[in-house]
Amino acid sequence: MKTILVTCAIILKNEKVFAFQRSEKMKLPLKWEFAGGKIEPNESEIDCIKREIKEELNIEIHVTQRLTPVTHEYPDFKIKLIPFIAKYNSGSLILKEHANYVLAKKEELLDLDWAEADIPILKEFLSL
Ligand SMILES: Nc1nc2c([nH]c(=O)n2[C@H]2C[C@H](O)[C@@H](COP(=O)(O)OP(=O)(O)OP(=O)(O)O)O2)c(=O)[nH]1
Repeated sequence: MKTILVTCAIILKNEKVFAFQRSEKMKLPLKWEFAGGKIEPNESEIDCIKREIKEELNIEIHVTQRLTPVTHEYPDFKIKLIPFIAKYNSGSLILKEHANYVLAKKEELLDLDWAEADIPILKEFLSL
């Protein structure tokens, strides 16, 4: 099965963390995730995450750290999810694709129903 390369960002604002709920119409409907998306041909990981965040959320971020990528096989596709920690920089948040979002305390994040591939990423983040 072909592996899709996807970046995602753990975006921090004043010690809190943004999480986003996928819409009913997307794959993995209503699961929670860190916003991001597929890397385009000839695009760097960092360019990808900045572009996706601008497109999906209308905000600019400052990337500070790359965490450990996670390869995960869902029943019908396989992804390599490349996580970054980032700080909210500017812009007002507009949800262009997601159903909902929270700006949560770190310890509240585990209560959400996450996409499976995000679980190891969340655990690494919480252990930092
Ligand atoms: N953006 C993002 N995608 C994630 C995460 N966790 C996870 O399993 N995924 C999956 C869901 C999607 O199938 C794929 C990301 O692609 P995308 O966000 O550009 O995809 P999409 O919903 O437009 O999907 P598609 O219908 O075009 O395939 O990776 C995550 O934290 N962030």
